[in-house]
Amino acid sequence: MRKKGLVLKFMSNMALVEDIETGKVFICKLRGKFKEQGIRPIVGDFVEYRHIVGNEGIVENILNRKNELKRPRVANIDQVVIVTSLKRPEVPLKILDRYLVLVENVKIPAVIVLNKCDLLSREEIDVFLSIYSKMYPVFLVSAKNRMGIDKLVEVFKDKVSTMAGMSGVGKSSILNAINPGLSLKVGEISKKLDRGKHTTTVIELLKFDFGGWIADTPGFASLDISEVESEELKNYFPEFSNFLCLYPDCNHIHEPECGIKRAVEDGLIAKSRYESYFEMFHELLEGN
Ligand SMILES: Nc1nc2c(ncn2[C@@H]2O[C@H](COP(=O)(O)OP(=O)(O)OP(=O)(O)O)[C@@H](O)[C@H]2O)c(=O)[nH]1
Ligand SMILES: [Zn+2]
Repeated sequence: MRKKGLVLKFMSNMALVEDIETGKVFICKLRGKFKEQGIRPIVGDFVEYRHIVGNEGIVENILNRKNELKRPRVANIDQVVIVTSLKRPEVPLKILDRYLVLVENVKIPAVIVLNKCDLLSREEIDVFLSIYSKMYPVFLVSAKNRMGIDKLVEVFKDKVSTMAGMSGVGKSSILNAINPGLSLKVGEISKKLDRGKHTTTVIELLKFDFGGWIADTPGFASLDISEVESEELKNYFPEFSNFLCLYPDCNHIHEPECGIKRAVEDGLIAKSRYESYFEMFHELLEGN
């Protein structure tokens, strides 16, 4: 009987597949046809598999992917959780805006987590919220004080997520706060699969105790936007869609009667967001 499973890990023609209904994990070989066709499942793939014996099975079919992230290579992501901080380290808003553009470019929903709120004043938090909370879900968190952690559990529950964010913003601390010992839950089966192999570059979906999965490697580490089309960039700033320009194809740079530039002057679009757009637009033009 064919059953549906989720690929947690893939190595040398073996897939670690979690049964969708029972949560049991199986080591699965691949049908020969995959090799012939040059197809391989990737982490996050939903597959049909057949149980053979014990914890062994065989992958029969790979189901269509709804999306696919390149680095790390993961399929069927429900959301990218971008973690940032305004102190220790002070991550510039334009870095957050780059992450947001990269996530918009792959058409996956973005969630923003502002961590280290214990280091911020109410005013600093309010300024941040005034810029981002209309466009994206923003969660105020302190992994240190466990502030906002219960709400984050709801965000991650039953979804396939990846995290993104600069080094030191507290990604590991957050995962540890929402699910202590998460990274140690790799399990015996996975270890068997790894035996004698170099495992450092292999990514894996980790399962939360409360349900849901997270890629063990953060995405968008390079912050490289060169794959974004310069003409598309403006569509990746959701707040721009509220304003009209004289020219429908306006790039909001030098054109007359630009609704976006007017909105920035009127304080309806955050200056920092427009500056991020302006900078990225020119970066993309120069790259072409
Ligand atoms: N004040 C404060 N410090 C925090 C908080 N969360 C994490 N930290 C500290 O920030 C430092 C970095 O946290 P990590 O969880 O390692 O950050 P990371 O994003 O996983 O970093 P990389 O592994 O380099 O990508 C650690 O010293 C944490 O103790 C917080 O909410 N408040
Ligand atoms: Zn315009």
